[in-house]
Amino acid sequence: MMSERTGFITRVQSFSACHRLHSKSLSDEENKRIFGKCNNPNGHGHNYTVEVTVRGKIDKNTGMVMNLTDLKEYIEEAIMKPFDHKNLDLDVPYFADVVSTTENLSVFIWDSMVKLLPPDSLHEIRIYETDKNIVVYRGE
Ligand SMILES: Nc1nc2c(c(=O)[nH]1)N=C([C@H](O)[C@H](O)COP(=O)(O)OP(=O)(O)OP(=O)(O)O)CN2
Ligand SMILES: [Zn+2]
Repeated sequence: MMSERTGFITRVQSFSACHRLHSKSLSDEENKRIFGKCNNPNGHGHNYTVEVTVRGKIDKNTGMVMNLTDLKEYIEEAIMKPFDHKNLDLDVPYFADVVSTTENLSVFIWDSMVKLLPPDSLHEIRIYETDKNIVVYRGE
């Protein structure tokens, strides 16, 4: 009997949000020096694209690692509802004291998704903040 193979599935979801790179633990001068134009009090926006990748056995009966429709619902819950068309720094309590970098966003999304997915199945969160700025987080 052939053992079940292991596969990786990814669901891609885009959302729009604005933010400002600012750290309460730094002075105004340090914030300006470190974050530059991204520290502008007016804030700025991104059309983020998030790729959520799940790893698991390909079920011999369903042929699925998991139903992508379920993954879509989890992403709606963990990403779209809290972030889409929001100000990350003002509308998301987590970012009241955490700088809304894409690295920190990837950690937050990981921690939210891991609660919704089967144990040990979340493989990677990949976020495109711009076409050129990409962050990957794998739970380390
Ligand atoms: N390590 C990180 N560095 C930066 C982040 C981040 O999340 N992690 N974010 C930003 C800003 O949010 C900014 O909006 C993106 O910076 P930038 O590269 O300047 O983007 P632009 O599209 O304006 O410029 P390009 O030259 O076209 O990339 C900054 N740093
Ligand atoms: Zn930005």
